[in-house]
Amino acid sequence: MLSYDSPISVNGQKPPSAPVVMAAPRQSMPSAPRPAPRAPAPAPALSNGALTNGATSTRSSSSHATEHHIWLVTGPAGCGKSTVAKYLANSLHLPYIEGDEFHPQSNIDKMSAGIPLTDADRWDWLTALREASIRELDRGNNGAVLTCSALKRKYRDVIRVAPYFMPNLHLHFIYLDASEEMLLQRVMMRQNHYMGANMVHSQFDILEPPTADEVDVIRIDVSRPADVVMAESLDQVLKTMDRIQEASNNKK
Ligand SMILES: Nc1ncnc2c1ncn2[C@@H]1O[C@H](COP(=O)(O)OP(=O)(O)OP(=O)(O)O)[C@@H](O)[C@H]1O
Ligand SMILES: O=C(O)[C@H](O)[C@@H](O)[C@H](O)[C@H](O)CO
Repeated sequence: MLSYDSPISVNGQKPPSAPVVMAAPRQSMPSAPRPAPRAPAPAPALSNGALTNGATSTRSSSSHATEHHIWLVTGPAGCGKSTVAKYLANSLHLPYIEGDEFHPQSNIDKMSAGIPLTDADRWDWLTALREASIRELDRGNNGAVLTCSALKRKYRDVIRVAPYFMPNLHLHFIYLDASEEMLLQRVMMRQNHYMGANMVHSQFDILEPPTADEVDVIRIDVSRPADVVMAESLDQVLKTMDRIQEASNNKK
């Protein structure tokens, strides 16, 4: 039976003990008609492989980026999603989509009142984020960077449908790995945010950290200072892009 609880395969890897069936979203957000696939877009690195922030890529100056990437920065409240995602988007010259801005007011009201969201509260939000990232590609961008808690496997699977819409699109999760105690401290120090420290436990209560078969996940230990976390995230992203581009070039 098709359901949100049926994990989909990730890059050909079957989830353990589950039939590989696609979980079709019940309600999809309306979306604009999609144009034909675009011509290759330029790589984010400068011609000498250097990025404007000083990081370097192994990408050769003669290669062209034919592959597109959506980077979802994930993890529970306060783990550093916005911090990392903004840095990646700036470094890669990609649009930044702040997932929190896509919550309907009813979700914000619930979280502000200290009431955790349910699966039902999140489905439309997840499909809206998926559609928003596809729209950025339709506008001619080479990819997008999004923040999205994506706490459960089935939430990640909703976003995993995105590459089905476009050839040469690769979806990646950057999972920011932190302990509950650490996030409690960070959220307590934060001012003027609807997500109070009283909500951190509920996030860990339902958290399903990515498993080994989720091969589209880059895991980053965020117990280290923010600048180290950002640099490692960018390094992993660049390596992943290079690996995928090289594989694509070799196919031609
Ligand atoms: N590696 C880090 N070390 C210490 N503090 C950090 C680190 N990363 C982010 N922070 C701080 O932790 C707080 C939460 O960060 P941020 O807003 O990026 O997290 P978030 O996951 O986007 O949160 P939310 O999901 O609640 O919007 C901020 O005050 C930020 O400056
Ligand atoms: O799935 C959820 O419960 C929500 O997305 C939350 O994670 C918050 O929106 C976010 O973390 C802001 O603090």
